[in-house]
Amino acid sequence: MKHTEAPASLILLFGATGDLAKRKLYPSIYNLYKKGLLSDRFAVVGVARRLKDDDDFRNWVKESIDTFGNSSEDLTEFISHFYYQSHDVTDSESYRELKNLVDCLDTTYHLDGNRIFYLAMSPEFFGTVAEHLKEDGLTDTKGFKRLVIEKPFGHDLPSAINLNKRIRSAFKENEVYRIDHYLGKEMVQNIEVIRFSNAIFEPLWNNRYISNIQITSSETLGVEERARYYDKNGALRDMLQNHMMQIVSLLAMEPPIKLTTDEIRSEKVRVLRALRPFKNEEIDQYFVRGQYGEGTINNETVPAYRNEPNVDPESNTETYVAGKFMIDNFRWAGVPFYIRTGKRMDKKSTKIVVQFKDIPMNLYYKNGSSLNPNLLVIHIQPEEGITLHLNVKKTGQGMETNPVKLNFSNKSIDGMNTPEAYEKLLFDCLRGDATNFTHWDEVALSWRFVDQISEVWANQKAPFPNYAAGTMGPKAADELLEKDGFFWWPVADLDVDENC
Ligand SMILES: NC(=O)C1=CN([C@@H]2O[C@H](COP(=O)(O)OP(=O)(O)OC[C@H]3O[C@@H](n4cnc5c(N)ncnc54)[C@H](OP(=O)(O)O)[C@@H]3O)[C@@H](O)[C@H]2O)C=CC1
Ligand SMILES: O=C1O[C@H](COP(=O)(O)O)[C@@H](O)[C@H](O)[C@H]1O
Repeated sequence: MKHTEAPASLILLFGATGDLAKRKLYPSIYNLYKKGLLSDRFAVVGVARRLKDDDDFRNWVKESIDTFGNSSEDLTEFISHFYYQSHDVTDSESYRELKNLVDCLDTTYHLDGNRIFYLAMSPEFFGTVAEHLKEDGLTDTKGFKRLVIEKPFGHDLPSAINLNKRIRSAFKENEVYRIDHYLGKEMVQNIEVIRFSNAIFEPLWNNRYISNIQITSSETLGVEERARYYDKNGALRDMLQNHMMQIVSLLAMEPPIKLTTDEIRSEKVRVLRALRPFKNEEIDQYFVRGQYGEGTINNETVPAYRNEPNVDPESNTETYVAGKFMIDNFRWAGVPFYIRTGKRMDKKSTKIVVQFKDIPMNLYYKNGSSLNPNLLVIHIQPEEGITLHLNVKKTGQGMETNPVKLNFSNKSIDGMNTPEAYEKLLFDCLRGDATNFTHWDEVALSWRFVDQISEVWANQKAPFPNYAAGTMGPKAADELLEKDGFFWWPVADLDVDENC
C-alpha cells in the first residue's frame, strides 16, 4: 500500500444512475484513482433499475467522467473495476444475488472484506436498504463496513429518530457516515484552522470583540429537476437544518482538546445545545421566509417558483430563509449569528462575514462620522480565501484613514483547484475518518431547533411570492438586521481578488 492511499475496498453504490452519482461521485472516485489515493484493490458495484449490465454501466460511468470530470485519458482500466446489478431495492430477493456478486469481487480483488455502502438515492429507501444489508448478510464481513448516507436525514425530529433506529439496527454509530457536503468544502474545513492556529483571531473570537457574524449562501439556480423533493422540504430543511447549522457550530465551538473526531463533534454538539429556543410567537422576530417570483437572472427571465414544473401552484414552501441565531453561552451571549440562504438570488456565493466591534474611541473621525468596522471575510465559494478589512492612514498629509483589504486566495498559491467536496469526503470515509460527517446528536439537535420554526410556518400561509428572482431576498430579511443596528454586508462587494 502506498503511503497515503486508502485501504482496499468495495464501494456498493445504491442510486448508481442518479444525478448525484453522475455529477459528483464518479468524477470524485476517478480523481482519487488518478491521484494514486485509491488502492489498486478496489471495485465499485452500482445498483439501480434502468441499466442492463456491466458494459452499460461502464459506459455510463465513462460518460459521466467525460462530462463532469476532468479527464482526457483512456478510462478502460479504471472502468473495468465497475460492476452493475439491476435491482429494485424494495425487492427482497435481489439482495442474495447482490451478496454473491460482492463476495465474489471480494475474492477477485483481495478486498479484505472492506465494504462501503453508499446510499445515493431517495431517502424513503434509506431504512429499507440498511435493514436488507444486514438481513441478507451483506454486512457480515471480516473487514470494515461503513454506511454513507445522503441527506436529508429525515424530515423532522420524529422521522429522523425513526430512520436512525432502522439504520442503527444494522450499523453502529461509528459506522454511519452522514454526508453534509459543506463539511467537505475546503474553506469550511479551514474555519477551524483560521480560528485555532492564529493568535490574532482566537483571543478576539467572543462577545467582547465580535459584534455579529453573517453567513450567506445564495444560489442563482432555481429548483431545477428536484421540485418533488424540494416542495415538501423548502430552504429551511434543505439548507438551514444541515449546511448552515454546521457552519454556525464550527464558527462558535470551543477549541477541542484534541483534533479527534469525537472531541470536535462533541464541541459542535455543545453549540447546538446552547442555541436559544423560541416560543411560537417569537419565530417571526428571528426568522424570515421567502419564495421567489418571476424575475431576471443573467439577462434572462425566469419563472416564479409556483410556475416551476412539479411545484404546487399555491405552494407555501419557502425558497429562501434568513434567521438570527443566539447562542446562550459565556462566549457568545449577545452576539447574533445571522444566516440567509435561498434559490434564484442575485449571485452564487457562500461567505462568512465576522464583524468586529467598533474601537472604544474613534480618534480619526471627530466630526461624528464612523470608521469602517474590521471584518474577517471567509470566502467559501465560488472563490476560496479570506479577506481582512482594516483601516490604515490615507497617504499624504493629515491623519485620515483609508479602508484596505488584505486578501488571501487559495488559487494564488499554486493555481490549482482544490478537490471537490465529495472527493475529500469519500477519501475520508475510505480511511475511516468521520470528523467531517454529521453525528446523530448533531442531526437530532438541529432538527429539534428547525422543527420549532417549521411547525409555526406550516400553520400560517405566507404572502408568497415575496422576492423577485435575481434579487437578494425579501425586504423583511434586511429589516431583521436593521432592527439590531446592522445590515447585510453585500456579498458582491466582498469578493476576494483571486490575483492577489
Ligand atoms: N443531486 C444532487 O445534487 C444532490 C443530491 N443529494 C441527495 O442524494 C440522493 C440522490 O439524489 P439524486 O442523485 O439527485 O437522485 P436521482 O433521483 O437523480 O437518483 C435516484 C437514483 O435512485 C435509483 N432508484 C430509484 N428508485 C429505485 C428503486 N426502487 N430501486 C433501485 N434504485 C432506485 C434511480 O435509478 P433507476 O431509476 O435507474 O432505478 C437513481 O439511480 C438524495 O438523497 C438527495 O437528497 C444531496 C445533495 C445534492
Ligand atoms: O444540499 C444542497 O446543496 C445545494 C447547494 O450546494 P452548493 O455546494 O452548490 O452550495 C443546493 O442547491 C441543494 O438544494 C441542496 O440540497
